[in-house]
Amino acid sequence: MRQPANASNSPRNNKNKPSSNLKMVGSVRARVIRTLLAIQNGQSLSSVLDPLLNSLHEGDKGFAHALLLTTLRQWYALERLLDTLADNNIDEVEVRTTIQVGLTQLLYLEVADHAAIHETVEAVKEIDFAHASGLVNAILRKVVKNTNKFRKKCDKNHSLPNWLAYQLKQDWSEEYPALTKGLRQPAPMFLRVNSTINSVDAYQKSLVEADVSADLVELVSELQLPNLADNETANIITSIITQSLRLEQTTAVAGLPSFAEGAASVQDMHAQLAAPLIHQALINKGNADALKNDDANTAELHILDACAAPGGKLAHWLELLNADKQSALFHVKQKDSTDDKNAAASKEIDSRAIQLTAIDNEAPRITRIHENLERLNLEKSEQINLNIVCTDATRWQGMAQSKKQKADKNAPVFDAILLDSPCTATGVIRRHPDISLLRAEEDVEQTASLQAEILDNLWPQVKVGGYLLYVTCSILKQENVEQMQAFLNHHTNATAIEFTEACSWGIAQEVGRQCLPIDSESGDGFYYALLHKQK
Ligand SMILES: C[S@@+](CC[C@H](N)C(=O)[O-])C[C@H]1O[C@@H](n2cnc3c(N)ncnc32)[C@H](O)[C@@H]1O
Repeated sequence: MRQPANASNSPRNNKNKPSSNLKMVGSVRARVIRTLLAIQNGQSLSSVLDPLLNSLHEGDKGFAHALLLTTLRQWYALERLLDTLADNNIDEVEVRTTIQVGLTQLLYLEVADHAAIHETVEAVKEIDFAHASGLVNAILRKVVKNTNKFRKKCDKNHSLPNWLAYQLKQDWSEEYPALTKGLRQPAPMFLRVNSTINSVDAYQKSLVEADVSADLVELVSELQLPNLADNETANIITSIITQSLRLEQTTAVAGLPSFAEGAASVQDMHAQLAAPLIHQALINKGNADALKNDDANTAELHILDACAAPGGKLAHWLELLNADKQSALFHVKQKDSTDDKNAAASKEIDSRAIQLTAIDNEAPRITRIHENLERLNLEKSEQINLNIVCTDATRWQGMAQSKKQKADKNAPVFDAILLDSPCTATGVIRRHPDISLLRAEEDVEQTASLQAEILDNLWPQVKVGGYLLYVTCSILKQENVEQMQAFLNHHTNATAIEFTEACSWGIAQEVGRQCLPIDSESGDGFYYALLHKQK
């Protein structure tokens, strides 16, 4: 006999895995059920969504999308409800999945009761489980007798696997109720305007002309960066304003003005913090180098985007670098021997090239970096030499470029590293609700070990005075603040840059800041920590 899916475990662990051959035939509901079975069998939503939608008529796509995504968002709450509705255990995953799809229509989508019941009963026959049609019919009829009561019952439950709910309660006891509620809601859609093509204002106007409503969202980051002078203990406070556009309604990118020409990208508002933070740190280092001018390496800046695919943050960083060619970051200053050591007496002589390397270990995702950069017209630039490499960040060593560095093979190479680390992605469950089904408890430990390995390999490659921005889209402390605390304990040449209280995003942690996807208008659950390398 098959085992029922157990709400305390990931379906990935079920001995009874549903059949995986994804047949896109039959009614919309039958196709959605098959897609959900494929996800329970280990396939990601992003790999099955397009095949589902592409198999449907235009008029059915919206309903199929809503039915699939809503069922996934309410998955565990629906499972728990189902267990209270049936007189006996329902063992067959196919039948459970069908009933969950029926419950979604009755409780969360505005589908007429008779249509929801009739079509769902037909669907269970289509997937060759006709023997369960009476059971599906009986359970759904029971629910329509008091839809409000069952919706409330379902809403009362969190919709997460028990291991994840437990961990979130440990990590975020105060925020826990709002967090579990927030994680089962859809996320808003945000745009990043390509600053090399147009201003945010200009693009917002073109959105209005295209009948797309969007609000400007401004995020303030304030950092205490080390002073440019030799006295590393003094700090300067730097504010950075990040601007993004939040669309009133999720819109297909084909409906956005000049999207194909690279005028904007879809990127969560908290994901848009990464590039400005590392860019600002790089400007700080660039300025410090220009003032000191005692290092042959200052003729070029070497920067790394580690774990870069599909290139969202890389593209943003390139946009900032391209828009900022006038900054001190791009200039080398020469000491005039007749002057004293006063840095202000340095005179600008040369433009500084940027060597930007981007690495990722998944070749198909690297292809997506190229596609994204091509659309945004960012693959080639006069002063930025971009090198994209498919490699493993736990082992890869950046190549020394200058003679001085080549002489010393162990010399660190990078002025700044953006490490958008692989993580459990628990902070983006609203956009990828399949994560709740696909992740298992043991993944957290494994992911944290991988993160530590990548950090240990990359940190020695940061130059003294350089920076590493550590980013995850996880909301688990083990991958974030605890990872950073362990890192700082083991690396005495690392200090964490302080984010001041003026930051308008996230929650201050002992190290770094954590965004939580609580507010329905807000961005995803990203974590940020900026590390500075000392002698
Ligand atoms: C959070 S995603 C990066 C998202 C990307 N920075 C962006 O903004 O579009 C993490 C990436 O890490 C990559 N990755 C995972 N393990 C890796 C490893 N050992 N070496 C290099 N890349 C790795 C994955 O392929 C994935 O593309």
